[in-house]
Amino acid sequence: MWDLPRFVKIVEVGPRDGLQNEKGTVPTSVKIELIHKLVAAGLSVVEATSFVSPKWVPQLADAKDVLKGIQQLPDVRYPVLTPNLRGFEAAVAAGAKEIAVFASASESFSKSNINCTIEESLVRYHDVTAAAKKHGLLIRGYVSCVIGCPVEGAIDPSKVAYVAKELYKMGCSEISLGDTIGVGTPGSVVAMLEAVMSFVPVDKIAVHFHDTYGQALANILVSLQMGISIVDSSVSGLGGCPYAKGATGNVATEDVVYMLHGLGIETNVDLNKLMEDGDYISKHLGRPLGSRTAAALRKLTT
Ligand SMILES: CC(C)(COP(=O)([O-])OP(=O)([O-])OC[C@H]1O[C@@H](n2cnc3c(N)ncnc32)[C@H](O)[C@@H]1OP(=O)([O-])[O-])[C@@H](O)C(=O)NCCC(=O)NCCSC(=O)C[C@@](C)(O)CC(=O)[O-]
Repeated sequence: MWDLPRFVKIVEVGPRDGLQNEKGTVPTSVKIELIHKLVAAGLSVVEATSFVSPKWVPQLADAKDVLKGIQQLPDVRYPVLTPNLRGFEAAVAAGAKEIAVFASASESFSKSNINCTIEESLVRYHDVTAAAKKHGLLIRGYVSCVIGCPVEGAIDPSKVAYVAKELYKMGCSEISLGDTIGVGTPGSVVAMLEAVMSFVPVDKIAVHFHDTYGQALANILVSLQMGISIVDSSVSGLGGCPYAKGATGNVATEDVVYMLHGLGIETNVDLNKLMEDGDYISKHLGRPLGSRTAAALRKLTT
């Protein structure tokens, strides 16, 4: 049929991207249990939390306790977001072995999300990534607003390619391209990926789709067709960015796994266990399942 990868690495971002936007307090113990359960379902990369300012993201103010509280397995990665050296140092002190820096392809979003211009953020990340390399830590890089920005509208692919290239040059081993507000369609995603792939090897690129317009799975499929084999997603479709009004959660991990397994692509993820994780966090948050796959399969079994 198509030339698709045989294995896709899923980067589970629910405990960070998913929970950062929650209004009510999610107990630290629930976050820790969720991370353990996601790993038990077979996920080998689980983004654990963010060492950001608690004034900006109060929900993740317990970052240190979450990271110290989880039992880190040797073959599992637990990246944490670090916006500056202060966050980096706190993350290292709490036991981080992988950090993530996050820049934007949109000036307006950069300002509203991390309170600086794109260039200022790159200077800042230069210091953070240099410190990370000194400590022998893995580094993930994010580019946000790769298709559109809530303020500026459509974003030119060349801007995304520029930021991705800079992060790659700094030593990021994976560059995650975030459609923060979920406006992408397969055509705009292909154009953006083509631009980035001129500077970053395809096996270092991850895609990160929010499902605001119901386009995420179609966007993932065209990304796979272009050779991408790393996909970010969030259990039960948790999430939304506090600085991107109206954006919904990430594509649900259960839906991604269902599609990949249907295509004969391996993930090492146990869909049944993953659905139990979705039940667990959805019950805690008091909301219905955010995965279409989990909702459909649950109906068949009840
Ligand atoms: C970058 C800053 C800190 C700049 O924030 P600022 O206000 O410009 O910086 P500041 O240096 O003036 O610090 C403000 C206060 O925060 C403290 N502070 C400063 N740094 C830290 C730190 N690391 N940890 C803890 N505290 C910190 C600092 O000490 C000070 O406290 P005060 O003196 O007022 O009491 C802020 O804008 C921030 O934390 N932003 C993070 C926003 C965020 O996490 N957004 C969501 C993640 S990005 C995302 O979701 C997109 C992504 C990745 O998922 C991909 C996609 O979907 O596209």
